[in-house]
Amino acid sequence: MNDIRIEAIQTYLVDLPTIRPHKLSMATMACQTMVIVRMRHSDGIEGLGEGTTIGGLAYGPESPESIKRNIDTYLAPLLVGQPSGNVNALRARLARHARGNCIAKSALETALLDAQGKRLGLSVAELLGGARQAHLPVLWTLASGDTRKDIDEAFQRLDERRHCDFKLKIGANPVDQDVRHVAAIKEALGERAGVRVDVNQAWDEATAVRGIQALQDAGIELIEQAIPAREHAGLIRLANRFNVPMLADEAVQDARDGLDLVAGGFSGAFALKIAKSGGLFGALELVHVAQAAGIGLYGGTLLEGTIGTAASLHAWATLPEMAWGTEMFGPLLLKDDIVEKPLDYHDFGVELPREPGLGIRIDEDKFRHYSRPN
Ligand SMILES: O=C(O)C[C@H]1C=CC(=O)O1
Ligand SMILES: [Mn+2]
Repeated sequence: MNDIRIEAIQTYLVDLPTIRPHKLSMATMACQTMVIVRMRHSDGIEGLGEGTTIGGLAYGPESPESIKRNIDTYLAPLLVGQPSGNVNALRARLARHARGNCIAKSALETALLDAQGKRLGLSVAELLGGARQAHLPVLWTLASGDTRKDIDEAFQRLDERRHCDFKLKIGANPVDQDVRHVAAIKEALGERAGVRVDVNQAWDEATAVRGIQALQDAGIELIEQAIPAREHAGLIRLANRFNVPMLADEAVQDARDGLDLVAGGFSGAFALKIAKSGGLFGALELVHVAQAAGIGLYGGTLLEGTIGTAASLHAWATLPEMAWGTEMFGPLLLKDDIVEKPLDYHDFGVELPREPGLGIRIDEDKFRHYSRPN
């Protein structure tokens, strides 16, 4: 087993249209661009990975093109020729020779775990010690930019029994307009659904105090990343000021950020994302800090497609039920897919794939159709 090596790593930019415009405070998406990693091993096994972000460079310091370029130029050469099976050793090798590039590293770690699982006949969740949840709750993000459309979409998702909790994207409009938008949706949904918001860093602290007070009065259950990521002290002040809990997302990339926030007196919740933590292991390290500190957990997405979403689900499945559920709806935002069998979304959640590795196979025709020429 130890003589099996990583033979080749290919990366592809894959563009899939969204079902509707998806409007966040920092970008509006009409298409999602995924970086798909196909990693071939000397025993013939192929590992799949995905590195995806939002709106080019609008969300963070990596873009689809930089993820692909940096894997091809710097990260893949660190892995090709190395023994396939020791994921921890390969993670350490990447960390030693390459700074940052967490989404790129997450895609590569996913491909290593997918291959190792296929090799051993184990799902990624089993590789990580076993799944405690086989069906994970999934909320939906309302982000059409139109209050009436969002209300109609929410009732449709409720009637389909696909989602019963909703996250609203705000921050692009004046705070009073945002609050009216959110209050109208919460008013329409009443007790049929939980409603939370994600400001994606758009407010300063004074605006956040005003906005959060109004949102708390409107019965909103969670406030995600109201102010800029690096303003940890401000987020801690907001957490201590309001009853409605704060969800740290861009502010908490990894366990070190988690420790800083907890040491500073933060209470509330952490959004987990394999992309921001450099992979599944990094996200689970943040989980351990949160659990030690009594901080709530939320399974977050960077709007990955099926491969990245499956990877996240295998990690979240190894945890006890998370206080705030998950938002692993990425594939549902896309008009089409590049896999043979989509994830099974039903009863307000999604089934964890059970087959070895990620449990996902590429549909080669769809993959060719949506991939940019290399
Ligand atoms: O939450 C984010 O920051 C990013 C992502 C998650 C859901 C969504 O619509 O955007
Ligand atoms: Mn967020």
